[in-house]
Amino acid sequence: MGETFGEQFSRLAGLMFICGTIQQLVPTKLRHYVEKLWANLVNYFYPYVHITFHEYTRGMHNEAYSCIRTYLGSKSSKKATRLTAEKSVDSMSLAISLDEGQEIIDEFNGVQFQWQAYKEMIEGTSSSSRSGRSGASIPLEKSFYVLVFHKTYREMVTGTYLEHVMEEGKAIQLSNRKRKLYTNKNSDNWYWNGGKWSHINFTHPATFDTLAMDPKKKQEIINDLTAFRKGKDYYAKIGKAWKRGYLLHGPPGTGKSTMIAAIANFLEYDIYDLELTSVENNAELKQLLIDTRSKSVIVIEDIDCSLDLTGKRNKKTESSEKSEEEKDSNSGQDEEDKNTNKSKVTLSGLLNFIDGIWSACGQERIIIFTTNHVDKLDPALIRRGRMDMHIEMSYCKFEAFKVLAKNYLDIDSHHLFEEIRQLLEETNVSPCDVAENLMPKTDSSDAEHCLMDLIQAIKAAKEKERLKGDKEVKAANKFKANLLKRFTSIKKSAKVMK
Ligand SMILES: Nc1ncnc2c1ncn2[C@@H]1O[C@H](COP(=O)(O)OP(=O)(O)OP(=O)(O)O)[C@@H](O)[C@H]1O
Ligand SMILES: [Mg+2]
Repeated sequence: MGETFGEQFSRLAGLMFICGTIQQLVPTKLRHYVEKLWANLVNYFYPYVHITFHEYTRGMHNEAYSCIRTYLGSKSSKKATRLTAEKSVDSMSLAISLDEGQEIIDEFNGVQFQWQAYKEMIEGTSSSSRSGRSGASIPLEKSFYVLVFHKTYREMVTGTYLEHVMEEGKAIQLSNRKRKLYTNKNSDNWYWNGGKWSHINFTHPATFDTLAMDPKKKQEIINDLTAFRKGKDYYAKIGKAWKRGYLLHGPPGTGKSTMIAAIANFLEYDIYDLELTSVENNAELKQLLIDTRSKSVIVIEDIDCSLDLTGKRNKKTESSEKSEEEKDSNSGQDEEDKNTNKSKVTLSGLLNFIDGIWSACGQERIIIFTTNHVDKLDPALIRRGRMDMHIEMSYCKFEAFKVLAKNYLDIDSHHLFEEIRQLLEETNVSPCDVAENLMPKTDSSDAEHCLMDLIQAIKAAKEKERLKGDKEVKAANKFKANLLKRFTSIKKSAKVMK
């Protein structure tokens, strides 16, 4: 193709123009005959195929058009000489695209494909009644791309090339878009207020680099997420929905919420923060799930506090031989919940949310639960396959401290590090408390000041732990003494009775 292709194309276009002019001068019958002959001639000698992609088809926006536009934009910014640029509210960067009348050659698997951008004005009719000119003729802009290729590559185009263009265009669009943090609305507001979820732009700065935790554990999580992201074909092969569950557990302030932000930033996904307490029943839960998009992280924070799900499944199993899923439709239970005016989402409703048949509608999703009390959760909820990876976020140890020191003070080493290492080995302090102490309190605070503050804070926490321990030992001793006293008195009275 290349120059030869361009020359051939313009020669044929010239010929077509001359023939078109001749055709207008001859009678209709003869013209039809000439047209037919011409079409056959062109088919015989012209070996190229044209495919047109319109911006709108049957009044609807054509998704293929916008994917092609983005794809060609990324190619043409390096090759074409005339481009257009625009910025939408949903996009983080300027969208560059091929300007009208421009063409570029794209190479795929060693084959060249020509793309041309066109715009034309057509006459449309206004349906607006605001101006009182309903039905008036207005000029409309019609944009389209034409793909030109040699007919020998027809199969390649329909088989792999167009798929490649669509996928790459979509991927660029996704990485350029502003990501969103969604929260579920109360169902009373679903239908008059545009959808079931409200959203704001998601701009949390947390990344795995700034997350303080054991480096080995962190790498494991990164590897798991990377495998998941690339796993489309693998999940399809094993017949599993393309989703993965993570359970984050640990004491307050150990970075569970921060980890969620880091995961979403790493995968470039949106976040759906599901507030279970404002979901009225299992049916609503299902509808919320269906209304989420692919490439998203669905989060239920503090799952143990969200609903009374703990142990419910076990209790029910004892009281009846019905399966959990059957009990879900138990109207008696529903009635009871209605009376107590509580959310009727049940454990089985939640299990269906995670791995029921509906959960597979819309792929590439991560589901994350967080809790401070993993031992309180029903084993069914967190078994592998539902929550595939259990991640314990623990108190701050030296490796995690080093990450925080780098983040907050921009230092890799300091003579006080050794003392801090020893103190952290002996005391339980959350990364949140460590981070708080590493923040400079005044303009003149330097690294030394902050580290000294931290040492004082850890020592105070250590003393508190010791006092608490002493108090507990004292209470235990008192309890033991009381028990012994009672036992001796019982023994005495038994002797008297004898
Ligand atoms: N592992 C960590 N790495 C980096 N920063 C952390 C970490 N843990 C806590 N922080 C800091 O402490 C703050 C609180 O952490 P975060 O909200 O993630 O804790 P959490 O485990 O979700 O707590 P809770 O159980 O109370 O919800 C964060 O804003 C962050 O600045
Ligand atoms: Mg949290």
